[in-house]
Amino acid sequence: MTESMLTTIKGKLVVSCQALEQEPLHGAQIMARMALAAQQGGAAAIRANGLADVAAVRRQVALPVIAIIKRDYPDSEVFITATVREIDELMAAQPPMIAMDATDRPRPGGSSLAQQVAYCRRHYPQLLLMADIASVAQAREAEHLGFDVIGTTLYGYTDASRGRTLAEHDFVFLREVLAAVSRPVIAEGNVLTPAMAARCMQLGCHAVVVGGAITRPQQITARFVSAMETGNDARAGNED
Ligand SMILES: CC(=O)N[C@H](C=O)[C@@H](O)[C@H](O)[C@H](O)COP(=O)(O)O
Repeated sequence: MTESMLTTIKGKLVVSCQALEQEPLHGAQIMARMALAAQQGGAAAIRANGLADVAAVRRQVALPVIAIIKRDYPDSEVFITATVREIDELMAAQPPMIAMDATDRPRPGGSSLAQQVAYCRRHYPQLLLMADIASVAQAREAEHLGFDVIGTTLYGYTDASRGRTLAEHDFVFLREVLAAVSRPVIAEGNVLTPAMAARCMQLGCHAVVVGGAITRPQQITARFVSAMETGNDARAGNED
């Protein structure tokens, strides 16, 4: 038996290699190269979006992958692995872990998160499930539904959390989630600096996922430009 992915990533950095269609680095081969760079830098796993990217990353690097499919539906705001259709699609690449929106927002076609988890357990019993949440209540519910790991991915991206960022008030939201659940917690979303990632680990996270600060050069460039114009790096809280 190979080591569980949860053990592999414990205490480690996961790099999210994502570029949507409208982004300059869009393309499975480019994301696979990004994953190779992350591997060379010491990342323990990759998070990737879409079957083409997940498959290309899996061919390129030996690292385990957290797979998602971002897809918009007309009747729902949920867009990260919103239905079992995306689960079935991703399983063609056999990722060890799939992440899905685990907020309490209505899902496409009136389906429920509980149904989606039950479907995964029935059809893919080896698959690890990551809950992308945006509130402490959602973290508790995800634990109750049997998710293997809980991520703060959607904090700041739902109506109720819009405008919040993970690092504010010394990661108060992250600390609340850590106190509320006993499953492993992954810090994800707006972890912008090595110092922030280190703080997440110090607070008791299982792992940290960093995306844009490593793999979206347009975001990195904008931060430099903004800091030079204003005299400070507002997003990073000037801590480094
Ligand atoms: C909200 C949403 O769509 N998050 C997505 C989830 O997969 C990605 O776009 C993020 O890059 C990822 O969560 C990592 O976060 P950051 O790029 O801030 O380090």
